[in-house]
Amino acid sequence: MSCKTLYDKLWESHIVRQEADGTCLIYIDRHLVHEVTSPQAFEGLKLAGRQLWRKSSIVSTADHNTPTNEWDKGIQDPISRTQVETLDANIKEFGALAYFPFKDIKQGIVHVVGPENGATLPGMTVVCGDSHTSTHGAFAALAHGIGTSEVEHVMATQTLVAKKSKAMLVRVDGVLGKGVTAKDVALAIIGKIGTAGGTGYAIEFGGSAIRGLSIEGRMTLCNMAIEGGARAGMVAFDDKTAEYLKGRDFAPKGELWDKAVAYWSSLVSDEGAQFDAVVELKAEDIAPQVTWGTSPEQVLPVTAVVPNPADQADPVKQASYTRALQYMGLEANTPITDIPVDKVFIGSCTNSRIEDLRAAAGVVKGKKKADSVKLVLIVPGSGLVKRQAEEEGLDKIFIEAGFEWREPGCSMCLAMNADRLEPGERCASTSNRNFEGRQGQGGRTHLVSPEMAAAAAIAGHFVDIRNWN
Ligand SMILES: CC(C)[C@H](C(=O)O)[C@@H](O)C(=O)O
Ligand code: SF4
Repeated sequence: MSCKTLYDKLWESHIVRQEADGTCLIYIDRHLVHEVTSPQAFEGLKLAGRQLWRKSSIVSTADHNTPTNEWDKGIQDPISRTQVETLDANIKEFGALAYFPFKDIKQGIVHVVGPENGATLPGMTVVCGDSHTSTHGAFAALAHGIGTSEVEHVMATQTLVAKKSKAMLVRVDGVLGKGVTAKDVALAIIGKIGTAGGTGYAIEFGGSAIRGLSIEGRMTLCNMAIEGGARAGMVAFDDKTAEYLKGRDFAPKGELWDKAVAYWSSLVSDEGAQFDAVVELKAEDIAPQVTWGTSPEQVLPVTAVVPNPADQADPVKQASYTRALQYMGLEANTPITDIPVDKVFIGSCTNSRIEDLRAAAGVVKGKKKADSVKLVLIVPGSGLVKRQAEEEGLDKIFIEAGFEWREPGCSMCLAMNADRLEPGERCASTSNRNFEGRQGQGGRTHLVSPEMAAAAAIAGHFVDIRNWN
């Protein structure tokens, strides 16, 4: 019997048809739908007079365009309001397994909502018209983003036309140091392989440090697989996966649960399975990370200084470093810990789960926001995360520190709602993208972990969280 990778197993169990050139028709188990990439797809169905092939595959919520405060005022921006209302109308017309509309207690970022309701399960193929669908790979699922025309294709046929990617193993062995999180692992990996390093691959994250991560941490890691250029990220099934899922709304129950766990236990790469590429990192070598530029690969340990473009031998890299420093308003050789921040954002599908909020609150407890920091937004990933945090009193810790405790949504991760940076403002952000203008035109984003963001809010500049007390 040949040895298979987890990716082989997930892929092969979903092939409906395979062409001679390797192109496959893949069966899709779970289709997550948000307001941004679904309107044209629903429109296409309407024009063709089609129904959803399997409406019980659809789990939907509004996230990108929903405001995070003053919910009683509804959605002020007319374009955002139309998008959200269009999703309401489409779900009403076509149906879904579950829909969590604006203001529902279960509303939130689709990549937080799916797992927390047990709608993402091991062995599934999971798609969404959203690049960060890779998040769901944390459950030993094959999960990735698709384009709007593919959204319509999946709605109409429950299948996707796709070619298998190559398989990459990113192995992180050892024990992460104090203050070093899954976010730092993700950034360190991207720093090593680059934003194109994973192009053409599906990445499996393995090794003892990955096994040691919580499910939330694994989601953070898989979430950023796409920023490393990969099609998907995934982590093998283990006891933690089962423990996280047990009892969740859409997870199997009773006898079905036992059967499911028996099958899920096979969702690991066989010993001796061959990968097309292997990348290795040592957990002990990873320090808290901070991006200094306008791409997630432009990242350094917090102990470093801002790089000097003149030190780059490659002229293309030199030019991109120069441009990044100019946009970011940074001088070469500035210690990262000397960089002041204007705003702090703790949220997004990368870092807005309960564990992230607990970690941030642990740093903040009893302390106050620096006067120089204009705004600190704490945005839970879903209504359920918000409620849980409030039950634990985390909201009070943040409010007492002078932070703003908001309603769930994508918020300042991208400038599609009212939360955004003004030109020139610098932000410590727990999100996943630091492109020019990502958080608002002219805004400057530094990607960090929740702990590092919280500490920057208190200190007014980046600090090495390992020295925090
Ligand atoms: C709006 C959506 C299509 C987009 C994505 O695909 O990722 C967004 O979620 C993002 O993070 O940039
Ligand atoms: S939180 Fe950010 S990265 Fe995640 S889906 Fe929303 S906009 Fe995209």
